[in-house]
Amino acid sequence: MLFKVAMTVRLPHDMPRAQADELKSTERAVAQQLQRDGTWRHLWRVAGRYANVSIFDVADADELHALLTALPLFPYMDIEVEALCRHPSSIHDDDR
Ligand SMILES: O=C(O)C[C@H]1C=CC(=O)O1
Repeated sequence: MLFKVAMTVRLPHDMPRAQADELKSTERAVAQQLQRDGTWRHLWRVAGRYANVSIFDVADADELHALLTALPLFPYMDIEVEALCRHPSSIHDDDR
């Protein structure tokens, strides 16, 4: 099942730089592993914002919830999720 996920990162302004850098580094490792696994299908930066739009390929909403809440930056992100289904005019057979 595909989901569009929009994440906006809101780190506290008073978070020490070292802590923020550590969180971002851990998040990057997790995100890249999930991409290698094929679970995090797309990861796009939203121009001009500390935000991304992503496509996840998971079994169901429960799996997505578990994955998102385990992200190191989860406590500092606003997340919006939308379920996707196949468009009848799509010519791609991998968009399911
Ligand atoms: O930078 C972000 O958009 C937040 C998060 C998502 C992937 C990652 O490495 O960090």
